[in-house]
Amino acid sequence: MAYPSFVVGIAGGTGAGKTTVSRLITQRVDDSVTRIPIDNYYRDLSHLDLEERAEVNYDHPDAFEWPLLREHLETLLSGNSVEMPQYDFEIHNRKEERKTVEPTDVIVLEGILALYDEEINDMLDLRLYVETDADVRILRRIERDVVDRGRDLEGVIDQYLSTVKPMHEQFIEPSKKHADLIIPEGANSMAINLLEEKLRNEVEGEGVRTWEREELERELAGERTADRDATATTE
Ligand SMILES: Nc1ncnc2c1ncn2[C@@H]1O[C@H](COP(=O)(O)OP(=O)(O)O)[C@@H](O)[C@H]1O
Ligand SMILES: O=c1ccn([C@@H]2O[C@H](COP(=O)(O)O)[C@@H](O)[C@H]2O)c(=O)[nH]1
Repeated sequence: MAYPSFVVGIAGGTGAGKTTVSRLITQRVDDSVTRIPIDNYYRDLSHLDLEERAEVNYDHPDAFEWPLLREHLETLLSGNSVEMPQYDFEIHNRKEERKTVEPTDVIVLEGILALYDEEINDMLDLRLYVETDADVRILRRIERDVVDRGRDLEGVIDQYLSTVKPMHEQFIEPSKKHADLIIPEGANSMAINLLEEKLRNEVEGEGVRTWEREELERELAGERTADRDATATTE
């Protein structure tokens, strides 16, 4: 059983390159990294028919099941596996099946609102925001949604103007203030190489989470001060 020692959050607008960045770093560091797409935690909308589901605002925080995501992250951090839901973008709903996810040294949490929820933010050791111009993002999204997600051009444009763009401005872009680092353009090779190095260090390191390390350092600093005080009084 592994206890994850490092959790990375990767947020950014649709089409920014979050999935590409997280896939690349996950593949490079191999079995020691687990990728959790927040899209898998879109609420189960089986009570609605397909037409109704197509009208839902998927860029508002209320579209996600935050308690389940928090619970799963906490479970993984405590060294236990979870049954992660799977999402089907073509039918705007969760799939029937779930996937068993085992805890690994590093966890990468990725999605438009990865830096939105305060409790989730507290569980992250490194917060990244992938920033790409809106015109590039919409062009990428049109291509992806038509090719991979079964949409037509008119539908992608309507959705972008009615919900995707306004929600980006209201919730996603403002979450950038929580980021430790901004990655321009998505898969830029320098950023990927640096992240790979960082994650390798975490995997090969002592496996102590950042906050625990800070606590340890504070304790050690306190002990050193106490030692100095004791030496001074005996002199
Ligand atoms: N730096 C980049 N240059 C060119 N294309 C990129 C870059 N980063 C990502 N892409 C492409 O942009 C599209 C959207 O990327 P994706 O990672 O799915 O975005 P997101 O997960 O943020 O929605 C994909 O087709 C991907 O291959
Ligand atoms: O059923 C759904 C669920 C989500 N979406 C859109 O997906 C993007 C988030 O995915 P990215 O990979 O980050 O682009 C979000 O903007 C939603 O609008 C959807 O269309 N249908």
